[in-house]
Amino acid sequence: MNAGSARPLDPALGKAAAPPVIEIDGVSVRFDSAQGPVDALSDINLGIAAGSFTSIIGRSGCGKSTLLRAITGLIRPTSGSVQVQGQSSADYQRTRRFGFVFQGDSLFPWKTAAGNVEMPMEVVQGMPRAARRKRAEELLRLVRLDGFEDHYPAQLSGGMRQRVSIARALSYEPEILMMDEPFGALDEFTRREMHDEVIRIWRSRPLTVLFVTHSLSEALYLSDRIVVMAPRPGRVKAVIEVETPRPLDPSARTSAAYLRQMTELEALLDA
Ligand SMILES: Nc1ncnc2c1ncn2[C@@H]1O[C@H](COP(=O)(O)OP(=O)(O)OP(=O)(O)O)[C@@H](O)[C@H]1O
Repeated sequence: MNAGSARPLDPALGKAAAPPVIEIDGVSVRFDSAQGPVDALSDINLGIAAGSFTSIIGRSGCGKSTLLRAITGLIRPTSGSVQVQGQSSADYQRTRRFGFVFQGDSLFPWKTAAGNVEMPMEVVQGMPRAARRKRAEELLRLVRLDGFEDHYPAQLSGGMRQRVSIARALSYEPEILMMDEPFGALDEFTRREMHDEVIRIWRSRPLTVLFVTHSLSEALYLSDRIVVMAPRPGRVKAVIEVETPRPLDPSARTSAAYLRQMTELEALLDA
C-alpha cells in the first residue's frame, strides 16, 4: 500500500480542502434482528467535499447502503450525527432534496421516458404540465435520449433505462446525487459508456456525487476519492485519493497511476 494515497482511519480523515457539504461525525448504526444485534456501521467519520465525486466500496454487507441511508436520513444513526450543509439530513431533504439512482429498474413501466422524468416535478413540485414536459425533454437531451421521450421502459435497453433514471434524479436539480450500484446490472461495454456519461453530467453542474459500487475499476475511473469499507462491524478501512490523470478518457484505464492504485485497492480489500 502506498502510504501517500491510502491512509488508516482517523477522525480527521476525509476532511478535504473544499468545504464539506456532508459531515459524518461518529456515526454508528445497530440493527436489531432475530439473530441478535447487527453493527452495520461503527464510528464513521467522514467529510464529503462540495462538488466532489466519492465512491464507497467494500464487500457485501459492509454497510455501504446503510451509510447512504444514514446520510439521507432514511435511517437514524444509533449514535453520532450527520450534517448536510449545516442541517440535519431530514431538514435538508425537506428543503433541498437528494437525488437518487439505484441499481436495476426503478422506472414506472406504464409511464414513458418523459413521463418518468416528469413524475417528481408533478408529485413533489406541482409543476404545470407544459413546463415539466419541457424540462423533461431538456433532461433527456442531457442524457442523450432525445427522440426517445415517448418510449416506454420496456422499449429501452438497460443502459437507456439507467439514463432515464439519471434524468429523473436530476429533475429537481439536486446538489447531492446518491448512486447505489447504478450500473451493477449492465454489461461491461454499456457500463463504460455510462461512466463517461456520468462524468460529463457531473462536470456540467455543481453536483456532489456519492457512488456505491462493488467494482474497483469503476470506483478508480470515476472518483476523486474512494472510501474503502470493511464488514462486521461496518467501518471505514481507508480513504484513497485517486491519482488517475484528469480529464478522463478511456486511456486512463491503462495509466500507471490507475494500475498502481488498482493493485493497492485489491491488497486493501484482501487484507
Ligand atoms: N433493516 C435491517 N435490519 C437488520 N439488519 C440489516 C438491515 N439493513 C441492513 N442490515 C445488515 O446490516 C449490514 C450492512 O448492510 P448493507 O446493506 O448496508 O451492506 P452493503 O455493503 O450495502 O451490502 P451489499 O453490497 O450486499 O449491497 C448487513 O449485515 C445487513 O445484513
